[in-house]
Amino acid sequence: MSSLSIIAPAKLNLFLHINGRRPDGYHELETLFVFLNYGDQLDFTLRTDNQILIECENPELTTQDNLIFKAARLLQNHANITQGITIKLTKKLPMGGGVGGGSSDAATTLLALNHLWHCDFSNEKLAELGLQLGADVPVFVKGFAAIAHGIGEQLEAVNLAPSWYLVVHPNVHISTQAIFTHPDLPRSTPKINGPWQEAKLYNDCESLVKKLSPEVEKTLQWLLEYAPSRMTGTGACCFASFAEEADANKALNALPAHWQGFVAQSVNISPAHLELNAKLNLL
Ligand SMILES: C[C@@](CO)(OP(=O)(O)O)[C@H](O)COP(=O)(O)OP(=O)(O)OC[C@H]1O[C@@H](n2ccc(N)nc2=O)[C@H](O)[C@@H]1O
Ligand SMILES: Nc1ncnc2c1ncn2[C@@H]1O[C@H](COP(=O)(O)OP(=O)(O)O)[C@@H](O)[C@H]1O
Repeated sequence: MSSLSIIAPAKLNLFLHINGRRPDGYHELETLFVFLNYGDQLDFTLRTDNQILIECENPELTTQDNLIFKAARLLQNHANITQGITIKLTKKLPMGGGVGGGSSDAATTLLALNHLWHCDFSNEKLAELGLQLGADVPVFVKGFAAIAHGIGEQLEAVNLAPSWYLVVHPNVHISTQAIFTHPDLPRSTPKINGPWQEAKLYNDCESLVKKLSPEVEKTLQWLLEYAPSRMTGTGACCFASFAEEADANKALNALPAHWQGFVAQSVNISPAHLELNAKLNLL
């Protein structure tokens, strides 16, 4: 196999509780991750030299700062690989929007290159490597919907009924770091005691982000007219959940022109894993 095309799906944090702060500044979380069947597209083609090249319409994403580059370099060094790779990125996910695009791109890169370069590392090992790139990378590498503990890397699988989501990106950028270092962020939500389905669920970042960004507040107010809604991660994207695809699309069609949105279904298994397995079984 010399080439492979794999999706890098979005995630939503259906709830996000912050339980504390570690001495290194990272936060102890409890969060429910679910994948969406919508994401970036990554096309991998093996090279005979050892270069790692990224092609993308957005020149900002072709540099060595891209998590895709960092993931490829990390694996190449870790497994002493002499081959290189050209990766074409078709960016569909809003950047810095709380849907995990960068982390998902990095995870899909680790999963695809593990096969193309014949590294044969377990997903456990890839997740361990991925954690060096970001707290959100392991869940995409493991590829199952989960409640995460710790800083987001300890995963407890869950099985959720599928739902349709309208995800809206208000045209504002919220920096994850700015939220996690803000003095007004609530950091002492108690750990859930008992079944999570019976707990009061929310996103601890939401009220702070709404205060800092009135556009996020307006987005949530608008979505709440249609369905139960919440912010994902540290924002700025917000989502509304629907039982029927048609209702989600109806709301999407009414979306004010200054916001962007997409409709997607939630899935318990990452579409990246489903695609990879389907392609490998074909060979
Ligand atoms: C908040 C979450 C929830 O899923 O998502 P996003 O809103 O970014 O998508 C994640 O935990 C983000 O994961 P990720 O974006 O990979 O985080 P990193 O690159 O490791 O860290 C970005 C910044 O957030 C802080 N951070 C991250 C995770 C965490 N548990 N505690 C933190 O304090 C880090 O200190 C860093 O300043
Ligand atoms: N492949 C990538 N896709 C998107 N952003 C990336 C990527 N690689 C690095 N980044 C950087 O990471 C930041 C956060 O990206 P992203 O994962 O989209 O946000 P979030 O975790 O909030 O969903 C971006 O603002 C960008 O500077």
